[in-house]
Amino acid sequence: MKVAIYGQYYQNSTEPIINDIFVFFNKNNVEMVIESHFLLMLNEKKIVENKYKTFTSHTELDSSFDMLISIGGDGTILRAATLVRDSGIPILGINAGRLGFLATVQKENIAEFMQFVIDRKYTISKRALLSLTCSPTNESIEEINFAMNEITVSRKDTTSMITIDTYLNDEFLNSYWADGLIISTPTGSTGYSLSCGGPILTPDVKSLLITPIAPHNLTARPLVVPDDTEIRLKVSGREENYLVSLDSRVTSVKNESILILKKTPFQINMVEIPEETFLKTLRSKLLWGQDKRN
Ligand SMILES: NC(=O)c1ccc[n+]([C@@H]2O[C@H](COP(=O)([O-])OP(=O)(O)OC[C@H]3O[C@@H](n4cnc5c(N)ncnc54)[C@H](O)[C@@H]3O)[C@@H](O)[C@H]2O)c1
Ligand SMILES: Nc1ncnc2c1ncn2[C@@H]1O[C@H](COP(=O)(O)OP(=O)(O)OP(=O)(O)O)[C@@H](O)[C@H]1O
Repeated sequence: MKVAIYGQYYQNSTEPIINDIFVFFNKNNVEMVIESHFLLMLNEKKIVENKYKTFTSHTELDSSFDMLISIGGDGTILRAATLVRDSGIPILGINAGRLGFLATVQKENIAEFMQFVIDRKYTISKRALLSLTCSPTNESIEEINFAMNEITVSRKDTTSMITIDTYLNDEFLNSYWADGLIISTPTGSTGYSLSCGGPILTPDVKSLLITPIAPHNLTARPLVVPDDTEIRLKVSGREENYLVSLDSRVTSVKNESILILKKTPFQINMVEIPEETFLKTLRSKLLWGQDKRN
């Protein structure tokens, strides 16, 4: 078995996690290839020897890899997705961060979960992604043109609201007057969209979510649409530019540009370990069932 290992940060709390993973994988003859910046951090702290192979970009992650292990929080998983791209390599998240909603393995029971990995006792949860076409073209979007959580348009350099003309499959939907608009995948439904009053979708639901950010209109509500819908946006406002984000990546776009959002032809494969299902994560991470009255 061959796995890629990726992380963005090193803190003292990382050491036991790394130790557990490396001891377990070495004992079980799993080949580890480590992202070069992450290995440098681990070398500097003398946590890991320099004997491992490294990778630096998505081009080096080929079909010989069985899995990518992301050590960090949700932000790290979103970056890990930009490394695996359309390769189909499944991602398993080990939560070294804070909420870690997408990172299903908790640091307390790494060895137990890694045993599921080498016994291949896991399932794959396929995550739909969104891509963006911008006219005129925006080069910073071209390089990594997909979002696993959401694509958001929002106001920039102003407190003034923006107007977002929105069309679904060429039919006019609404002109949102708001701080912004979130187009979310089912995976992203527990992220930014949730904070703006959007519903939670289970990851396998074939839908997209359109959630306005602070609309100045009491009747504007989050809308669920089929995931084969082509969504077209045109933004206008007092400033010349507005912000577009794809997950954690942000760029500036000129007013009146045309944005077309569509589901990508490929998906991201997330590893689901027995017992760590989406429904269990809802209860444990969003604290459902904590109300002791029932
Ligand atoms: N007000 C908000 O809730 C808000 C605002 C901006 C961005 N976000 C989210 O943050 C993401 C980018 O992450 P970052 O690390 O760069 O920002 P960050 O460091 O501000 O982290 C945002 C928080 O959102 C959580 N999160 C991210 N994706 C999630 C998901 N699919 N389900 C549940 N929680 C999730 C993370 O655990 C983290 O606690 C965006 O894709 C967006 O979903 C949320
Ligand atoms: N490899 C790591 N080792 C130790 N701590 C980490 C590691 N990766 C992330 N962290 C801690 O978690 C924080 C958040 O990490 P990250 O950016 O991956 O997630 P996030 O998007 O903020 O989501 P979450 O709330 O799930 O942590 C970091 O600022 C850091 O403190």
